Amino acid sequence: MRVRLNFPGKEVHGEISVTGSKSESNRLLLLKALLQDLEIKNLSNSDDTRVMKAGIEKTSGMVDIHHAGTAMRFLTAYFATQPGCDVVLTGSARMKERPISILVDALRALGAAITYTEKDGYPPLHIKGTSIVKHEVTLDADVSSQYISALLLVAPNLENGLELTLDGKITSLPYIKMTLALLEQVGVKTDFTSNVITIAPLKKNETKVLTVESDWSSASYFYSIASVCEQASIVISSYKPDSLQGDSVLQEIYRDLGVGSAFMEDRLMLKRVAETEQVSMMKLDLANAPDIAQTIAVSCFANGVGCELTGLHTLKIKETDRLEALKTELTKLGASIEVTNDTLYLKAGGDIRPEIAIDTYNDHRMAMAFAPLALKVPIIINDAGVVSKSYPGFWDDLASLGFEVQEL
Ligand SMILES: O=C(O)C1=C[C@@H](OP(=O)(O)O)[C@@H](O)[C@H](O)C1
Ligand SMILES: C=C(OP(=O)(O)O)C(=O)O
Repeated sequence: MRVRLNFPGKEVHGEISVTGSKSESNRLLLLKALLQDLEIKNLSNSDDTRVMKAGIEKTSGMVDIHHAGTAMRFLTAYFATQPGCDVVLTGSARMKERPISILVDALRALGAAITYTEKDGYPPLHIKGTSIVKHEVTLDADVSSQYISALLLVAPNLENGLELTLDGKITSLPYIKMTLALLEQVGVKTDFTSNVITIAPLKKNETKVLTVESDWSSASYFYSIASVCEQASIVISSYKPDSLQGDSVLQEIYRDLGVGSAFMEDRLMLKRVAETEQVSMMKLDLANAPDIAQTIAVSCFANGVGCELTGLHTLKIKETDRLEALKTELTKLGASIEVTNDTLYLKAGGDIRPEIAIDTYNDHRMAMAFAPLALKVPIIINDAGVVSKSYPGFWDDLASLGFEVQEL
């Protein structure tokens, strides 16, 4: 699907109900499989959660999780620690390029039986589930927090729990904290002191009902829209001020681009008025919130604001090399942009070329991050269906805000 986006009006007003966080959903699905008595409300309707749900029900044969990083990492740990499971866990062509040896090495050190069926260090994996009795392991923490969350999530089910030592600078830390918070919510004892995380085994748990908060990474596109439009009021739900999601830092970040946030119970009002000042340069370290880097870079470009984004080293191993993809597509639109392995620098100002076709590289966030530019110029998004990885209803929601979304 290829779409042309245009915005005929001058103001954006509307109300959107955003699907559940895919990060919280995929963690809770794993905990439900391990601990049984768990009812999950507001589960994400994303492809990534769909494949996680289908995958976790399997005990043998091929399990294909397509593009879902969390499902790949979480299910690796799950199958490896379930005696009797014998599966080949695979994914999309891109998933076969996303490294997994840090997690596999840690699981093997604990006694797991995992082999690579194609290239060493990358999916697919042949996993034979075993009972794990060892409980101490060390792993590198600077490549992906998902390896750590995967181990933490299965830890209460291990004979002796887990003591995990994290080596190096911890990346995407809020996602580790989210994992620990959800473990605590289902009754697991956890401790995170200095660089050591300890998880106690859980033998018995009570029935719990947990409600997934809506996805903050998805909220970023509405923050971006509000920042680009000089008169905007967009209400998004269901959110809470004490979020487990690190991307809730959007509330602070977008204040500098003129967007105010106010809670009305579980609804969040994003407001922008023309008189609100915007900074001329955004300097941000996004090591704790990598998924909103694309949104912020495009917001800055659309607003003529410069930016210097650091802490982006994980972007190269996500759905695509997001730094190269941003550079290529923003350059097509007329931006002056430089990237390194972990930084992005965008020069302030400049015109935006109309009717440019944006390539999305199988990356949902490329499609959604560029969409707000339609408030400035008509824009074409190639392979627009990619949004279903995290936000299947995105184009319908955009249309409900007054965007013309025309299928070409
Ligand atoms: O644990 C999670 O739910 C996630 C962790 C982050 O990945 P990294 O830890 O690989 O940066 C994030 O980018 C991803 O979208 C979701
Ligand atoms: C990086 C992402 O997902 P994952 O790593 O889980 O595929 C994302 O949703 O931006």
